[in-house]
Amino acid sequence: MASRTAPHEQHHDSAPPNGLAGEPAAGGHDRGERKAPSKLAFSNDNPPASEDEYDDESPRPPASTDLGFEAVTPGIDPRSYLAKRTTTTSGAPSVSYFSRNDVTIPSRTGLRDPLSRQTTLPYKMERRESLSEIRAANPDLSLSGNIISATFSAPHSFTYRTGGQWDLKSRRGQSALIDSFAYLSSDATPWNHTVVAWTGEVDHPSDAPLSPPETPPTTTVGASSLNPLSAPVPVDATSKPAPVQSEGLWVPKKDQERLEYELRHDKSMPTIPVWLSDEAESTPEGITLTDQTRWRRYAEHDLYTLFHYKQHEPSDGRKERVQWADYYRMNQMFANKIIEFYKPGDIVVVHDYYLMLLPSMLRQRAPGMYISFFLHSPFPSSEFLRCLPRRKEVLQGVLGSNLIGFQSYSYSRHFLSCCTRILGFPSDTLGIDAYGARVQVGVFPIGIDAAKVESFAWNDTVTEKYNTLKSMYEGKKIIVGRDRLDSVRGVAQKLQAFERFLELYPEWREKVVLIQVTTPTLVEAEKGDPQKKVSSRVNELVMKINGQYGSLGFSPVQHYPQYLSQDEYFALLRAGDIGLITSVRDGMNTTSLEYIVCQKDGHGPLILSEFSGTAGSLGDALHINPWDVSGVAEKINLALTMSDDKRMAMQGSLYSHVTSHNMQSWISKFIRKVYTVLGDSNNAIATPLCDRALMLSRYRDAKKRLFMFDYDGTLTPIVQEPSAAIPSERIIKSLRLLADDPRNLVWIISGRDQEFLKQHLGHISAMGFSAEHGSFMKNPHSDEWENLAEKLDMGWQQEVIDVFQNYTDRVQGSFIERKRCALTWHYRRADPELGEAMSRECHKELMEGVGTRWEVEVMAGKANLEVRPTFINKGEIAKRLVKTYHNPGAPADGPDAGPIEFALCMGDDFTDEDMFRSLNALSGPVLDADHVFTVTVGASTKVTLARWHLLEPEDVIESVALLAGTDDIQQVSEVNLAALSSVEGRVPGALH
Ligand SMILES: O=P(O)(O)OC[C@H]1O[C@@H](O)[C@H](O)[C@@H](O)[C@@H]1O
Repeated sequence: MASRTAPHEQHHDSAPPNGLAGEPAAGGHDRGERKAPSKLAFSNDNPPASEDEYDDESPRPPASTDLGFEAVTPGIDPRSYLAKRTTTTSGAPSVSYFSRNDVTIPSRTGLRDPLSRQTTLPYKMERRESLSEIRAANPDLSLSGNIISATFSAPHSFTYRTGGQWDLKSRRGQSALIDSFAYLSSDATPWNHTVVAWTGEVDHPSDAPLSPPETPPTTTVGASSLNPLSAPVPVDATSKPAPVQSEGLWVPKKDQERLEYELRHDKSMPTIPVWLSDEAESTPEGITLTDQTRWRRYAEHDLYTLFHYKQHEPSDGRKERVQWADYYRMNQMFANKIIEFYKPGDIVVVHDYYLMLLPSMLRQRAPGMYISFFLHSPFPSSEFLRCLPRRKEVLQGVLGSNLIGFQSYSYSRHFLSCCTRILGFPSDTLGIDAYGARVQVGVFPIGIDAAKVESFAWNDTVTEKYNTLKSMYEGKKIIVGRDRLDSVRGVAQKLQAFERFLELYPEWREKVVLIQVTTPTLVEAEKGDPQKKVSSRVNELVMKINGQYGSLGFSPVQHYPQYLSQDEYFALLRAGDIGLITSVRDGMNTTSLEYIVCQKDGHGPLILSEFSGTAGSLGDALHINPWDVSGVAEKINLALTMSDDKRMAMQGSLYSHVTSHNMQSWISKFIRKVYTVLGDSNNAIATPLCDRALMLSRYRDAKKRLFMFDYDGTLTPIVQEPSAAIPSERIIKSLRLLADDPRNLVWIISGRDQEFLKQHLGHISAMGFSAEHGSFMKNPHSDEWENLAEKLDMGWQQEVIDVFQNYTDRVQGSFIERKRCALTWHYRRADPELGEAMSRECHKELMEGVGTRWEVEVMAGKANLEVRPTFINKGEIAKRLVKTYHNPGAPADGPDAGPIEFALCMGDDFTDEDMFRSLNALSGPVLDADHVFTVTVGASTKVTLARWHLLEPEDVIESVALLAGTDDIQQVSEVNLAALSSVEGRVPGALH
């Protein structure tokens, strides 16, 4: 591989921050040159409590170790703690790497590693393709070899201590995902891998500094409350600044940079942290972290709940708007961070529902970026997603991707149907046509690192604990349950089913014990009252069952509301005679996968809820409906009475599935699919969703701005009766405000005739009009209409009318619109199929007849055919307006003096492409290309010359209102510039 230094390293490597300069990292990590050798040590000694949540409840295998930090201070070499070993499994070299570690980064003196024992990781590998093999197989792509994984929470949680010391702990949850990051970063794959992740809520002991030294008090409080420039987002007209916080954690720049440096140089998983804060909370001296939990609220309160089919009560919407604004900005901050170091050819993989807007935000900044998205949670049916007020934005956000992955087929089907039903985008089973490109959808059930689980589950300590458990419950069958205490895990349903089982099958009383471990929820929306409710229901049921079926010497339910150590966890899974998972909605339940690995000898069947995403992959488990308690009870009995042969066969097949569909194969398949999809020649580059934040910032910076708006399908929706397409109050107000600003030149460039435009918009005297596709023009502040077609021979009109009349007679509901110059035949009230067919026929007839004798153009519009003189078109008008108004050399005080510094042109149909074409040609030679916004409206499959895309007239109206500052949007406009100021950090030349 050609030598190449990762871009972020180029920025940051040369001078290690905070006193580290001049001390080169030992064994420096040049990702472009060659991957650092795999580390083969692993610690499972004294791990954190091994609770792990995947999307759901899934206990995490032991925290891996070694942040890969090389000695940053002479004399302390973390490698001295770590034994490196290479092992082989079945002749193939096993690959080991580290994912996580608990480490302390002291303020200045290198690293202290609390780990003392290592274990080898015998990974089962995917065949390692080399980058040159991949490139050769995908000649149409220019793969850089870099993968960027964007994930909400960093693999570590951070504590910041007085004196500048950072403590890092393995974060609970998502072990399969985090293992996959470590795998991609290892030399088991050919990729250079970087994780981009939020720091998470930085913890701090009570003595940590809460305010920056010598800083005005405004920066120590929630800046959003004081600074209107720090709150909501452009697409949200009504968001209000976030609530006031009285204090925050102050982290000086040098300590921020030191942590960043260490994480970036973590060989096992190079990580670039995203610091989430409002603009005003971040100063050159450092950052104030205030109300850190706010960044997760929308995702966990609105998305998590809805995706798990839990709808909360509607509110007045204020809180949601604030949370949405935070969600939007959080996604923006991720986009900004990625754009800082992204290089063309990098593959970006965005993970989970926290970052659903990120794909589109990235696409807006770098249209050619290779973007994929993987949803780890379930995805709801369209009937449910409809309830989400921001459903459209969320779907559009994800559709910035080239590939979208789901855990199960039903989630992908729901997604496709949402795109069709909510956005109106055509879809088939493989993908969606969106924004002129194809977005592919696939199913990639996540796997676990089975080899690692196996190696941990069979160590001596675990075996000892397993023996203890077995002897405690000698003569009894053990049912194992381990769940997070939130409402979708179905713990109450499990207990009810167990109660029913004891009732239906008295022969098993005193012979079966349910060991149920519950751990606190990690999801914001489930904390507090909801968790208390579930907890008290669970306690109630436990008491009831034990009261009814227990005795002084034995309680059939052993409930442990606590975290288990990982050894205890694996011992429990090994000891189970039945694994019982009753979740009512669940993305992918990795506890069930770990249970299967722990039951490799085949004695304990798995009973699995059909509502878990895992059910689709584990066909050999005993599937149950947790709402059918008697059915579950019957399955428990079946599992206990099943013949050994049957049980062994079932478990054997499950085990081979889990070990072959493991974490390594999951991520490898997903990445392979990304470049297969990208290599598909049908995959045109999508027209990105209009970046309104950027547009707003350009608009505000410009002293002279030109606007060109099409009318039908752009400012108003297409309606059955053309005369009924009248402008809304809101758009009139916005247009008037824009036109009244002396810096603005606002034009409507339409196929409509003068009468119509005068009637509905003529009262805005500061606006210019071009009617009938450019045949007539009226300048701002003038009542005079110029007839550009005056000298033309209109003899063609009668011929066209004759043809149109013939088709009008044949197609019921069609009609002719006669304008002074152009003629239109409409079939929008006719049968659509007949209209389409006749229109094609009519088009041909006109082209072959009148079109050969006259200088006219026949244009297929939206359910219409139009004929107008060739020399006049909207593109010519656009050119003419630029020529008139763009006067860089004119005297500053002249009427049309100065250059056009911002141009916005919006249109929806074929005729508007002429304007886009003209403006594209002028962008560069005449106008500054980065300040010209050509925006097409509508049709998701549209191939357009415009650079940006908006879905429908409603979005145009929102955008115009944003620029005009109508309603209470002014405040939002203000805030956008600050909150999104870093949009300038775009990829150079990323725009067409
Ligand atoms: O150019 P616009 O504003 O999209 O209008 C296109 C056509 O839209 C139709 O709805 C009108 O009836 C036509 O008269 C018009 O030419």
